Amino acid sequence: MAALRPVLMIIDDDPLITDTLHFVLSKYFEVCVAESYTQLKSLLQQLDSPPALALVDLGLPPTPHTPEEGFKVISALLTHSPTIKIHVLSGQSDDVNVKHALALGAVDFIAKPCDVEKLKDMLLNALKVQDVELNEMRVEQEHGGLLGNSLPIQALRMQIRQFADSPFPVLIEGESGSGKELVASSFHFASQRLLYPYLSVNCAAVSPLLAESILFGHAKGAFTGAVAAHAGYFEDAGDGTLFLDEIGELPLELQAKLLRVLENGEYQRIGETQTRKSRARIVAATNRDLRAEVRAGKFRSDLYHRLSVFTVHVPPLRELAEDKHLLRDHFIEFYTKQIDKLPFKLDAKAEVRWLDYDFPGNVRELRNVVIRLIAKYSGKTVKESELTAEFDLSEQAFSTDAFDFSDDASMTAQAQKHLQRQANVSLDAVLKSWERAYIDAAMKMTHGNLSQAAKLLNVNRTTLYSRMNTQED
Ligand SMILES: Nc1ncnc2c1ncn2[C@@H]1O[C@H](COP(=O)(O)OP(=O)(O)OP(=O)(O)O)[C@@H](O)[C@H]1O
Repeated sequence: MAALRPVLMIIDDDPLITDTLHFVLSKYFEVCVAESYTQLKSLLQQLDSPPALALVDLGLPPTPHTPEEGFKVISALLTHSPTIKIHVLSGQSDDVNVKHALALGAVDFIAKPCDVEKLKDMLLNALKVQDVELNEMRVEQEHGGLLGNSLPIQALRMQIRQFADSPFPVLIEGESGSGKELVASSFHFASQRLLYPYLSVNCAAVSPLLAESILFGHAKGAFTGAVAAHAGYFEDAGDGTLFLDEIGELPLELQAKLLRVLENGEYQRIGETQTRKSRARIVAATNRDLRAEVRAGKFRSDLYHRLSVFTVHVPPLRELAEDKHLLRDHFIEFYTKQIDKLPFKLDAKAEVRWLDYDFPGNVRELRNVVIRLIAKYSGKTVKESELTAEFDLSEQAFSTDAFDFSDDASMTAQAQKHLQRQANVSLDAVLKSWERAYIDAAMKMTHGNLSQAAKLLNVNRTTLYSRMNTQED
């Protein structure tokens, strides 16, 4: 993918300027010229590697006397190549334009007419700065990204390195808070695509009505409210990475469209007949058991097979015992600096407790516990009871993983553990929370169908209904 010389885009409609700059600067850069925003858009699609630098004139056709087209060019360049260094080269050098161009993300403004030698030096300098920044990004990703020395995390890092440059999709599985999003971005930053955009969509958070337009875009007038044409995430991701979080939540109709993109790269904006091609790498994540979703008819099996060419599993924190200390120290250092507080320490018993706790909410929970402890015990030593007060013990005592139903003796042992760990246990509250968990699970599994849920729980419909009402009291 890498070109021999860095690519410099010049976007200017004055041939005298573009010819002169091309002549002088092509010794140092691979120079590509566009006269307008439209030409730039098609040129960007043909490039083999993302442009490193750009010189942008603000007054461009069809409205050369206002800066609007130039502003559009700046935004388009940054969407395509987030690390690009843009210099504005324009006769429209009044203060308002300069400020707006810089606010959009340009690094500097050079008024016309300019000294070409000086311009060349500025560009070479910007290139050096960009190099330093890219190196920093790589180092940060390597050391600050996915933390952990445990064997499962080392294996995960190795898988990321192995699969990073493959064009095939990746499916990331793991519990909530275990670091799936971090793994997804690690795939991007470990790959050749790191100069291109990394975009992330949470399929659970987008309204099913808007999801198609958000992912694939729409034409002007495609539906009520579509006042302008709009590019979707697939288009904006270009040659970068598109992370589809909570993929199990994608509506079935859209699953068919996603399958088509994964099979041949093709998709259409809503309201358009023209077929577009996606070049983005797809990384998807789920905390559901997608195979079970396939069996339940809620996830297409052909899509599952396409997505799971490479599947990586992010381990839950309870399996990474030794990393619990390392992660705690990392978050203490990070957040004490952020909020200008002193770190806390754990006394010996609290240290043991820290290691013993399962962190059902995984690294996210650990991070939140650290934030709370810094707020409460900055510069102090935390005792075991103070630490335990921050833990979610009801979750731990009753998480299905922790609870062994196989015989009475292990249930008694679990109950004993619960009673030892938590003061003021109420039998009524325990039974009620179990009942609620079973009712919620049955309603979820039957998509809210009361009769089917009652069957699953072996009670009659009216009993289930009245128990649900008592739960709400
Ligand atoms: N190994 C790790 N090293 C450093 N930070 C981590 C690690 N794992 C997770 N984190 C941090 O924990 C938090 C939660 O991680 P993330 O959002 O990636 O989890 P997730 O699995 O995507 O969760 P969800 O399924 O709820 O979306 C983030 O702040 C993330 O940076």
